[in-house]
Amino acid sequence: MSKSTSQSASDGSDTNHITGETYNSDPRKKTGPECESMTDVRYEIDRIDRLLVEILAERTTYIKAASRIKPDREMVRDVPRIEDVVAKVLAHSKEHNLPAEIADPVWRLLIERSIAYEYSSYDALKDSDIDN
Ligand SMILES: C=C(O[C@@H]1C=C(C(=O)O)C=C[C@H]1O)C(=O)O
Repeated sequence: MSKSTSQSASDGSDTNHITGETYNSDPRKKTGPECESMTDVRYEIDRIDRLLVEILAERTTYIKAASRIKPDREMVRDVPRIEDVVAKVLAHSKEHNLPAEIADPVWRLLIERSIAYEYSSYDALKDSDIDN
């Protein structure tokens, strides 16, 4: 069990006290079982999607950092690390009742798109290093 790094502020935002990153969230009106209409459901899904965008944007800043830090282009795709990430995500998903049939393909696609972004970012950085 890991210690939470989030604190809820009175404005409804969650601030990570280590990174200072703030995710803005509208208040949750209803849990899944409390929803009675598709308006209820879609309000919550749209709210969650905005949070996911903010979290994925932060994740992607670390992909960019990896492209700056890795010394060789061959290191961009790291297969053992990919399997480590997926195994950790699946274990966490189980604890939170996120079905593996969602988590496994979503993370594998996320990682593949992250690797493609890391290659472009790596190439752009190395190109900008070349003295012409
Ligand atoms: C960020 C990294 O680069 C790649 C991206 C990964 C990811 O999106 O989680 C995992 C493995 C790497 O191939 C890394 O090596 O950790």
